[in-house]
Amino acid sequence: MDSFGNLAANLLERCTGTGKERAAQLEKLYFENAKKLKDVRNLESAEICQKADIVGLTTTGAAKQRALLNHLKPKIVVVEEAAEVLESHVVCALSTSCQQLVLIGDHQQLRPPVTVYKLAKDYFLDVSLFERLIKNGMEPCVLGVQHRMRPEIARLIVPSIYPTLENHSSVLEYPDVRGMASNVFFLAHTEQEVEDNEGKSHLNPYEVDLSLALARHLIMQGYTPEQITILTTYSGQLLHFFKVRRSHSAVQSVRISVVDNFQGEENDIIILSLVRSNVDENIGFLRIENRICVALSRAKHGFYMIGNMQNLQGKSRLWNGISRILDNDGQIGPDFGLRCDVHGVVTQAHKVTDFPPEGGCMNKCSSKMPCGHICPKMCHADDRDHALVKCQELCTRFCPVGHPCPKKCFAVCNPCVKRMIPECGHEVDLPCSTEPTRALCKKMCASELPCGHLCKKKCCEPCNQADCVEPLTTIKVNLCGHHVTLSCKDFHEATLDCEHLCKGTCGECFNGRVHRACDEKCGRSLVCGHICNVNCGISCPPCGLKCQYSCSHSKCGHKCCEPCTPCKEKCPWSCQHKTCTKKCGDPCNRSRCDEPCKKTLPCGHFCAGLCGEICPPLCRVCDKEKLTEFIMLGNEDEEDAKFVFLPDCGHCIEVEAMDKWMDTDGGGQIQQKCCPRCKTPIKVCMRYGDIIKNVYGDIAKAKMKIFQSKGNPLEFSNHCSAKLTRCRKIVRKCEELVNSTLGAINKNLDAIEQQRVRISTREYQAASRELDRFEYVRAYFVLQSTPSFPVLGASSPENELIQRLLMKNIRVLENEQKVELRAAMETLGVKLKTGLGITDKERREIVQALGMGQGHWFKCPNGHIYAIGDCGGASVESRCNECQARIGGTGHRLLGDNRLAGEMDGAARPAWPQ
Ligand SMILES: Nc1ncnc2c1ncn2[C@@H]1O[C@H](COP(=O)(O)OP(=O)(O)OP(=O)(O)O)[C@@H](O)[C@H]1O
Repeated sequence: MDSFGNLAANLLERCTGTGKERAAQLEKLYFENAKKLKDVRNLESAEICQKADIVGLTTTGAAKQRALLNHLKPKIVVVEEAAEVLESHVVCALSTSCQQLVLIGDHQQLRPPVTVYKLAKDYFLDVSLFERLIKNGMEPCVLGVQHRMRPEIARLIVPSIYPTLENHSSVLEYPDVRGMASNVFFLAHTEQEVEDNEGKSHLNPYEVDLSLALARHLIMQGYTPEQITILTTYSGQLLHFFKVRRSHSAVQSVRISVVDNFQGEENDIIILSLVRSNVDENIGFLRIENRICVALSRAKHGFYMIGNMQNLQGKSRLWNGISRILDNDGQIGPDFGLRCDVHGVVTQAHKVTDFPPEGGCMNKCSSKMPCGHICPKMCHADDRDHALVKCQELCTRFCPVGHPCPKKCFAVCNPCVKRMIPECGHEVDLPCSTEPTRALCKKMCASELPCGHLCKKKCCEPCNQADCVEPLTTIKVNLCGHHVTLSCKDFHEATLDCEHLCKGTCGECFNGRVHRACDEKCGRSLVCGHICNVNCGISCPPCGLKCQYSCSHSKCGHKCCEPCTPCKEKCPWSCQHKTCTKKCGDPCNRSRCDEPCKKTLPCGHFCAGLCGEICPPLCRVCDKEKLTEFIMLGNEDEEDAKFVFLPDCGHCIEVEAMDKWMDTDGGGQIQQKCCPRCKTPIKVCMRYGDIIKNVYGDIAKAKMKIFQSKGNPLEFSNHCSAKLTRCRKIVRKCEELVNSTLGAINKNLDAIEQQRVRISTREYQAASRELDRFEYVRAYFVLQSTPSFPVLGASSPENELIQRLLMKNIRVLENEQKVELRAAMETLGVKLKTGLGITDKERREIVQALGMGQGHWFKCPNGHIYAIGDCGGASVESRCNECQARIGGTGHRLLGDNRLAGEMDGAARPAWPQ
């Protein structure tokens, strides 16, 4: 075991030894290569620097770059701030090539920092080469004019530190510090310093708070944070500054530094916190004049010191002298003087709360702002033109049409304000200059439609019952003076004129006044005999089937609705007794021949037919039963009864009865003659050729009439439009009514625009009724527009009746209602203007509105005007609404004491002759 242990130890030693050896070799190699690399880099730097006229280095850098300096061989070496550089550092920067050494510095400012205090104190290691040369009698070149400080600041160090330093003219023109009563001030206090946490430095919280408050005050005067530097003499105070500053947003960018680090630098305004203040009157570093010199010579425009001058002047000759200078000029005291140019006052401040919050003074600003209001803020140093103030007063401006702006003064006057629309009561945003009309209201309407449902459209859209899509519910109408409740269903279950049920909704059918078109199949028999197969709602159009007319020569090839072309062949109606000499298509010029046919049938019996006609296929004897099974109460039972054969259906009809049947007048009705037995139209039968031709002639005329009838959409459209235009003018005010009526009529006009070739009689009638109603409304508006209406008409029973029967009646106007309306209007017209007494325009409008021809206007024995409708003939007696005198008459005879009122319509005689 021992031998194994020895072996292991031996091996380990050998291995370790080998490793150490190798490591040493590598280390040596590394250093050699590192040196080579350094040399190469130096060479590279030297190459670059060689091309430069001036090469700048720190003294530490120069000591490190000895090789570079040796390579560059600088002949002139300039050392800036040489009084603050250790002599050894300057020596390191020199090389054998140096021919001139220029030292720039101020030995009266801070000396080079020395880490070991004893070396500085006992061996003067902190004395720079610069200072030593001067102290040893070398004559320096001294700058005699300073360009930095205003004289008020310079006099703190001249002549006490620099006996002959003069001020350059440029520093005499520096502006006064804004917001301060003095450009230089020493705030003298006795607030005690405290030691920092580690007991190595000192801090004075009072000075920290006051310095930051002063810095903020100066920033509010418009200085940038970069123009202000806070200097302090202790690092403990510096750290406390940093700590407290965190809660002072305005001063975050203000530089805070210890004096020693600010040598060689300057700023427009310096705040100096001297820190030391204690009962022992120990002023520490503040005794060192070099440091005082640096601290007092950094400010250009304004210099503010905070410290315990009592302590300082007692322990320092220099501070004592400074105190006296300051005292002489009133620049030392317990408070900073903060000047307010706005109010011309100086606020004394020795604690944070003394500083005016807005940088001015403790008064209210009270300046007049550009808007004309008085600034309500505390006196503020910034924003003196009040460009950023948001004035909270009410705006005093007016819009172009004179509405006051309701916003606050600072807000941009918005041309839009909330406006109430009188018609609907909604409030909308509208420019003042825009008239608030309902057409601009985008809110939901919610007005009640005549059917009782609420309008579901936007307020700006016209209410139209035609758009009502409500399901069947109850509605209210004021139809007869009673307030009744009807179901919308009542309208929808209406039976149309065509006898089909209406399938429309409440809105679609305008409360039953204008039903939607019936979409059932028509099924009516047309004049031509064909069955109409189009929708029921459309009036029967001209028949499109093939014409059934034929003669012995040809069949008509036209459409049924088109007129037939008369046959030009010779009329074939001829027998041994009579002959027609006309053309086949013209009326015949011979009469019927009543002679029996002389032909003998194959059975041996005589033919039962007539001379010149087609022989009946049945024998009077052999087929008697069959021949006489259809009895028309003619001579069927007679032995010599003669029969007419009708080729269209094959029936044989006794001639005397048949003649009567054919000669019977249709009562003005145009219809084809047909077989009395089977109703088949008779198109071919020479005996009745004349009648057949005449009927076809009548049918052709009827076809033409259908083409030109009132069903002509274009004519109908023009008729409606003309009437509407006339009515619209006067009832424009009554939007709802106009829209409702227009809706009903436009429905028909729309149909026409959709290229409808026909409109039904019912549609025509409905639209005409609506136009009629509209005319009544127009007449009513004429009366309403008379000046005396509000006093004499509005509360009259006639007006009430018109309102009830016309304006509030959503149903079809019945004829009796029209009569009542006319009478009420006449009476009302008379009441409003006794005699005629109306303007000529009004007279014309009334006459036109009632739409009667000339000669319908009469007057009672006392001269009160009334009208008689229909034919104009008096058919009923009544009483004058004005004077109760008898008016009208009976049997188309006017009462003797009543007269024609030709002054109304210019009629010379009554419409119904008396
Ligand atoms: N000839 C000049 N003309 C105008 N301004 C000058 C001139 N010389 C110096 N100044 C201005 O004077 C101020 C002080 O100059 P500079 O910092 O060079 O002096 P300094 O002697 O280095 O000061 P310190 O050592 O006390 O910091 C600077 O604001 C500088 O711009």
